[in-house]
Order: sequence, then structure tokens, then C-alpha cells
Amino acid sequence: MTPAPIAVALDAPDLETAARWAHLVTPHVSTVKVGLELYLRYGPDVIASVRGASGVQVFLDLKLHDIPNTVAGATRAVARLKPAILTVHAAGGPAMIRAAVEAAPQTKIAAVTVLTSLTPGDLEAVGLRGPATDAARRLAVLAVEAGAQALVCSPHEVAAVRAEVGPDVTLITPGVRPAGAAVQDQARVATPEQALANGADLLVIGRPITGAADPGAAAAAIASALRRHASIG
Ligand SMILES: O=c1ccn([C@@H]2O[C@H](COP(=O)(O)O)[C@@H](O)[C@H]2O)c(=O)[nH]1
Repeated sequence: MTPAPIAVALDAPDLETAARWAHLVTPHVSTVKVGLELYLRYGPDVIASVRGASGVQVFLDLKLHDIPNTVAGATRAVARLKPAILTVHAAGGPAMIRAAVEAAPQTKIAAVTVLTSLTPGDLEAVGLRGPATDAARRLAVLAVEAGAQALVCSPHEVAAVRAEVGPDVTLITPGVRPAGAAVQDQARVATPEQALANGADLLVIGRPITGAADPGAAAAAIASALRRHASIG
């Protein structure tokens, strides 16, 4: 069976836990995601540990955001680990995004538009007036024009972003919660089925899977619900 288009966020406090989660979920999902907590604690070794023998696709979610020269250097430093996807913040601007794209020709650079944890009040407070969709669309176009091959946005904005950037850009949505699951610190959320129906290519799901008693079973259940939905819808 083809693994589901899910990136499991391995936000674990230690390497052993992350490697165990990766081992349990990789039969069911296409991708595992390494974020700041794990990478800052363990560095490059974490990639081999979570990739394991399965060779699952690794998404390195470092959300780089600095001047272009610094981001180019940081991107070169991690490109040798061959992550399939690496994130930068779209708000870093076109020159920064282009620097990342040129520094890692074998890795998809994904630009984060508007963090899924931000509420309308938060957006206003950081000077982004108007709906999240407006900012996400604007940042998406800027990032794609600068060479980004993928974008990160919430399931609420993904249809509008797709309409702006067309079918060839990979759209990645965190902020995904199965019906009834706790929303936690996320703000703009939807179910896995809704996120896919809205046009997402890859769903980022962390705690609803890794916080389950059996993360492998939780990943398998979401994957099979998505398959059922796709065959009915
Ligand atoms: O806008 C964004 C960008 C990245 N993330 C990351 O996705 C996961 C979500 O984990 P959950 O446990 O499913 O909430 C996490 O690693 C974030 O750093 C995001 O949530 N929103």
C-alpha cells in the first residue's frame, strides 16, 4: 500500500523516542519531520537515526530566517544530510529564499507563509492586518517567484494559495487535527480529510499521532481514513 501523504512531526525530547516513533509510523506515512527541538539537541546525527533502515523521506523543519548570506551557509551545512524538504520563513524575503534554493539544489525549499498558531489578534499585533489568507497568498507568490518549490500554510488558506501558485508547487499544511482531537497551541486547523480536499499535498501531523498510546496504530488509522475518503470523494 502506498504510504499516506503525511509528515509525522517527531517533536520528541530525546533521540530514542524520536527513532521509536519513526520506526512505528514509517509503514503508514510518506515522511517524518525533524524540527528545532530535536535538531538543536542532537544535530545532524538525528537525521540518520530517524531515517533508519526504511529510508523514509525526511523533512527538516528549521524555519531559517536571517540575512541571505547566513541562510545560504546554513542551508549548505544541512544540504549534505539530504533532507527531502527544508523550511525557511517566507517573511525573510525573496533574496533570502533564493539563497536557500541555490544552496540546496537537491532539496525542496518550503517557505512558511503564516504560522498556523497565529490568531487574527496575533496577526494584528505583528502588523499583518487583514485575514491570514491575504498574507499567505502574498507571501506564497513572493516565495514561488524567488524559487521556492513548496509552501507551508494552514488548511484554511491552502485553496486560496493553490489558486495563486498553480498545481506544480507542493503545498504542506500543519494545523491538522482529526475530528475531536485537542487543538492545543494551533489556531487555524482542519481535519486531515478537509486539508486534502482543500488541496494540500502533504499533511503535517504531530501530537495527535505521537501522543497516542500506539503511534503506529494512530498513523495507520488516519492513513486509512484518508484512503476511504479519497475513494468515496
Ligand atoms: O505554520 C506552521 C509551521 C510548522 N509547524 C510545525 O508542525 C508541527 C505541528 O505539530 P502538531 O503536534 O500537529 O501541532 C510542529 O512540529 C510545528 O513546529 C506548525 O505547526 N505550523
